[in-house]
Amino acid sequence: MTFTQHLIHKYQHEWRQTQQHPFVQELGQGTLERSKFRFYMIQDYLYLVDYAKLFALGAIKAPDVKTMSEFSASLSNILHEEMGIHRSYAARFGITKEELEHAEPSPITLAYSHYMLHVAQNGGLAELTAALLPCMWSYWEIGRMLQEIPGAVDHPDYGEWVRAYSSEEFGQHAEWCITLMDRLAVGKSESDLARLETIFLNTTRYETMFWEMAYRQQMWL
Ligand SMILES: Cc1ncc(C[n+]2csc(CCO)c2C)c(N)n1
Repeated sequence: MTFTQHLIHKYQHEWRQTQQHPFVQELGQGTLERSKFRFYMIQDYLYLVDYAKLFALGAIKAPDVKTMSEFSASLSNILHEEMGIHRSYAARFGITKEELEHAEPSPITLAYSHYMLHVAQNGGLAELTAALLPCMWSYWEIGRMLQEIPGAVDHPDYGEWVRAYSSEEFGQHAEWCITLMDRLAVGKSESDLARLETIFLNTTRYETMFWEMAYRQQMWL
């Protein structure tokens, strides 16, 4: 069993929660309230700004030029492709540029993105990769799951989102991250692996908390 297979097996309960959350299910069914998706888009944009910095730190920590250029390409992809989805949704949902630029992150958004940045700044490349893996991997799982729901890819509001995260191109990104994690785990001590597991568990939990926060449109209690 590879290290990443071990991770989703060990934390299968938490892993499934990311995919079974009502926000995700209703997004796929096309029944999600627009105001919930609007809230999500704004918070996700703020999250992505910090998330992108993780890839810049990955380029710094990369052990070779090939890995460095992969992190650099991903950084560019997030800034231009992934945030492009947000900008297109912003236009469609009446979110102005000013609203996006001046929006306040919720405590969950702050906690999640700052936790990842903390891990990335204080650990090595394996820790950084463990922190970002649930984000990449769970979205790919969700994209592929929702793609199977009749009408989901053609939904006027949410179809673009489903198409983006179920695409072949995005799948390659997610697989790159999974393979990198497995490669970096080789030869690690038991205690190092245990630390990587904990980081993966924490950011997997944060993924579900992020859906929950958006579902409740919760800035605060
Ligand atoms: C809370 C939250 N978690 C994960 C993603 C997905 N995501 C963000 S950046 C990226 C990599 C793109 O190359 C992916 C898959 C998101 N948007 N928001």
